Amino acid sequence: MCEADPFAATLMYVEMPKYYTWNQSTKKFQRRKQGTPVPDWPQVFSTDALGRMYTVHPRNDECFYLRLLLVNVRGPKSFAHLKTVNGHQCQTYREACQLLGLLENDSHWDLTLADSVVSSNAYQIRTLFAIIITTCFPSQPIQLWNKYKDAICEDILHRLRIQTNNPDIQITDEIYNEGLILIEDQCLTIANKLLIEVGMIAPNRSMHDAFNQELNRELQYNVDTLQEFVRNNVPLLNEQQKQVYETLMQAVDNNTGGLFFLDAPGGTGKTFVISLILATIRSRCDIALALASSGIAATLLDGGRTAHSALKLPLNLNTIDTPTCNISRSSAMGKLLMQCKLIVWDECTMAHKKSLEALNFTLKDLRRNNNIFGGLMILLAGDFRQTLPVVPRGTPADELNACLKASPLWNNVKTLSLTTNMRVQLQNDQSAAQFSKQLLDLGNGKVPVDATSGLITLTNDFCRFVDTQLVLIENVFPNISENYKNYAWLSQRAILAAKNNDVHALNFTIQSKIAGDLVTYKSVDSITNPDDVVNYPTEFLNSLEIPGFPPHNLQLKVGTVIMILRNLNPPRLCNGTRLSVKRLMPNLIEATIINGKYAEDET
Ligand SMILES: Nc1ncnc2c1ncn2[C@@H]1O[C@H](COP(=O)(O)OP(=O)(O)OP(=O)(O)O)[C@@H](O)[C@H]1O
Repeated sequence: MCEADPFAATLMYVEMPKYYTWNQSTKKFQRRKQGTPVPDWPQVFSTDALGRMYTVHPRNDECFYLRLLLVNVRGPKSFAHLKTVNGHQCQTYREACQLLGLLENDSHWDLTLADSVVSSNAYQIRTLFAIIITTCFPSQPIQLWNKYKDAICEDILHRLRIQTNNPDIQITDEIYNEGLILIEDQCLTIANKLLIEVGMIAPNRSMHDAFNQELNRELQYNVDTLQEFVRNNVPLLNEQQKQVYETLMQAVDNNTGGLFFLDAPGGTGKTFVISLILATIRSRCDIALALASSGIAATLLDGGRTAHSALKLPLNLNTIDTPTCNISRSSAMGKLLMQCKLIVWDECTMAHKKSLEALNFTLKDLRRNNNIFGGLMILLAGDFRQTLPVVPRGTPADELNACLKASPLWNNVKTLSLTTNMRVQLQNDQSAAQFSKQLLDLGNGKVPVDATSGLITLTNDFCRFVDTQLVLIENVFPNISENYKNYAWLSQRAILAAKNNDVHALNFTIQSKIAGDLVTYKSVDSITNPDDVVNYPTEFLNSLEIPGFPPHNLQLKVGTVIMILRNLNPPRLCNGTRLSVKRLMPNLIEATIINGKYAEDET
């Protein structure tokens, strides 16, 4: 069929019934004579008929892989054609699936590392290796290490050659060991796991050293740089900020502990003041822990980490009555919390009240002190007008109940406020001032709600309304075909949409304005229980658009803006980090970070 009919050659097997009917007597497909005309294809009509293929159990292996090829390869002309990948005719359908990257196995990770060896430096390869072994679960990580350890340790060898002024030094077991230690440190940061826990060989280091990483990390700041930062920025504080800074620093100096809340709507300099407080404490060689409820908020603070991973909070906070943090007195985090002078928790308004209660219990226990938070000073920051904690399948009442204000701890809070919008003041922009006020009114519930519909009406001057997506794109991304190379320009604009369909349409249109070829990346979706495979065929899994997952068919160009969807390597690569694609390889995407503290870093 695909040989004879050029339109059929553009289709996949399952799409055939949409455009063709099966003629029983001639035993051939023939084009539909009615339906919606297909643009650019005269005499071709489409209907909404659905194609269904028999499911096959993977134990029936070649049949299973043939079916997998039929739902992925367009216009196959013969069985031999289905088995041919990049000009190479495979012996089996399984091999063809393998070469097309449709099966999940270690070869993905092998090829990914092989791509990175060609294009990346040793630090980047090491980070990639740490991410692969902690988040992708390859079955033979040691084999991968043995294959790529020379590339992973290349910078260590280079450093030794320079230090000793001896270009003839060859790679040794000590160098590999140092490489393993560096990878282990990254695994501890990413997933709090030792190498031995992810199926790798353990480096030769004392456990004390491995576990003290967390403590060392909080003490490694450059005191001179921090002192200079404080000297330069304290004079910039406005009156309100100065008062907040002084009150908080006095509380730190008095060492009396307490719970403070910095109530600051967006743009009032909350991050600015917090960074200054953190720097002041750290410049005295004391410990100040910077936490945030989301990875992306953590990237804005120096040394910022997500509260969940740093405090080892349980995942099911909702269902536990009195949760505690999984931190013992002898652990590095335990020691850190005992020595710490201040914990800052940004975007705390998104946190579940029980996470703060868990911290309270844990600190009392660790510090052997029955005062609130074990006598440690806690600074919460955020804005209750923004997103509250998300309670899966919960009602608005559940959300309010999960909110920090519903916790008995809130009775002890001392509130400090910032109200001057510094973005507006610094730019002296009247329209920005008006917009900021309108946003505050909205957040404070001052915009009237229509009693019948329960909706609010935005005033015509709330912002500029446009009629179509195209006009919106033109306004937000003018001349994108040229401007996409300017990272600072890109970092300041984004279009948000509530539905995936709109997001896909917007991405498609914006991407089509950038010159260059599209490269397709397909996900490998499989069922963990093989007995369920017939109930959940691969193409069904591929069709699912699950929140927080990339689409099955990801199409990218060099210059496209992408966003990381999980905390891969915090604080550099978090859920929400935006990057611009720099290079597209078959198994690896090289990109440059465009926002946050690590902007312009390549990854
Ligand atoms: N006193 C100041 N002097 C100079 N610049 C300031 C001052 N306070 C804040 N800024 C600048 O104003 C901008 C907004 O401040 P910042 O990001 O700290 O606000 P924020 O309250 O954290 O906002 P958001 O919640 O939206 O992140 C930043 O660019 C910051 O550097």
